Amino acid sequence: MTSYFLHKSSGLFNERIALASSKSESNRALILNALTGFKSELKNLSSARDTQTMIRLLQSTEETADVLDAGTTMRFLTAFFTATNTPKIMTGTPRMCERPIGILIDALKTLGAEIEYLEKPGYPPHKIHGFTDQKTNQLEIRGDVSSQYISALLMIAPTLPQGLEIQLTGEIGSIPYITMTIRQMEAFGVKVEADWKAKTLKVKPQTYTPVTYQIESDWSGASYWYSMVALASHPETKIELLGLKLNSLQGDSAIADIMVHLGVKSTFTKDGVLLEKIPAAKDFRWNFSDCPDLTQTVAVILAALRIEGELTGIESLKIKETDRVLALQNELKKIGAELVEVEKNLKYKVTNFKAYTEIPQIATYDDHRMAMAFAPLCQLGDVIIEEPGVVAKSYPSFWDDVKKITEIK
Ligand SMILES: O=C(O)C1=C[C@@H](OP(=O)(O)O)[C@@H](O)[C@H](O)C1
Ligand SMILES: C=C(OP(=O)(O)O)C(=O)O
Repeated sequence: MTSYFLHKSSGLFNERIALASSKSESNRALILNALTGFKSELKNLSSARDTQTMIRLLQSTEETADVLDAGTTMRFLTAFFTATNTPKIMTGTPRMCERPIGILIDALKTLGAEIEYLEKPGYPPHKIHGFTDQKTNQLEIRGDVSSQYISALLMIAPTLPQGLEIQLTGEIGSIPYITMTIRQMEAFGVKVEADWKAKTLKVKPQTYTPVTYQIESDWSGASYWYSMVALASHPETKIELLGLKLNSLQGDSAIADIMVHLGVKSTFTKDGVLLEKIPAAKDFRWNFSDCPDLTQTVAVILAALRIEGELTGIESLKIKETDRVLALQNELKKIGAELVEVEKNLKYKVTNFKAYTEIPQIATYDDHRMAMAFAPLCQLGDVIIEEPGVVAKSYPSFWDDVKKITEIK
């Protein structure tokens, strides 16, 4: 096993960080570009492995597409290869084959596609045989499992001969990711009629227009720098994060609002956003349904600053790169904190703070966000992060950036 030893940071830094660009925006732009016949110009595509995998698989003529551990790549490509009637075997890491895809595949089959599960029904690997005749343009989709199924269907919708009308049912999680999809589709010249009250999404048959499209820096990756500033000991500490916009497509820009309560002020500059320390609140509650990927960052900040916090809207965390609820429960204990389930699946608390003496050695569960969320503990003391290479999924240069503010061995 490899691990990194992060030495305690001095707590005083004034850095400019060029973040990785958003893998969510990149992976949508890549699908939309493919649907323009690869005629668009995409600027600032992410170096994230999830995006590099998408690029590779869109170019590949091989029979099998292995998405590794990239959720969007799996879901978006499954819809894309179906809509373009491209026979493919879709597979991924063992964990990817435990992440459900049945809702998307049922929807594609209802539209008329022929898709076969190769192992366990409802999960990858699966084989897309083809799609010739659209049987219907009406779909009913649950909104409470993953928004990625909905984004995947929306992006192919204008290319379907009859278009598509989606009726969403139940609670809808990760809504900003659906609106990100809609706004990017609009940038490629296509209209979506969204009625959030009626929970309907309607797309008529339309043609995508090739465009020049600029991808923004990654707000999810920005969250770890908010955490570094929040936990830093010196009041003059500052970080400027480059390439972020106030008017972002990314729901994870909510980190700027969240951190007003947890000790960081954001000021937009001509190049990005400047983070500075301010006093933190004594308690905290937040619903993460719109920004599930921020949960780990915030849970670690609460534990590190000993702020009692109530977290809701985190149901989807159990089916991500790992069961993130369980992973947090295990690892927060190493810094004398607990993540307690107070209402089954609905409400959690970061609480029961105790002193700890050992240098925390954090397991990362093949989950980039476990490594990056716990790294800011270097502001409190030494910390060991196991399997640090996991960050490559979304932010390959993360450790190079961390080296600007602390020593890593
Ligand atoms: O569409 C996207 O780009 C994403 C949607 C979210 O997933 P869910 O919709 O499954 O919550 C998020 O967690 C993931 O990192 C990226
Ligand atoms: C959940 C994530 O990604 P995906 O679902 O695309 O694998 C993530 O990046 O935190």
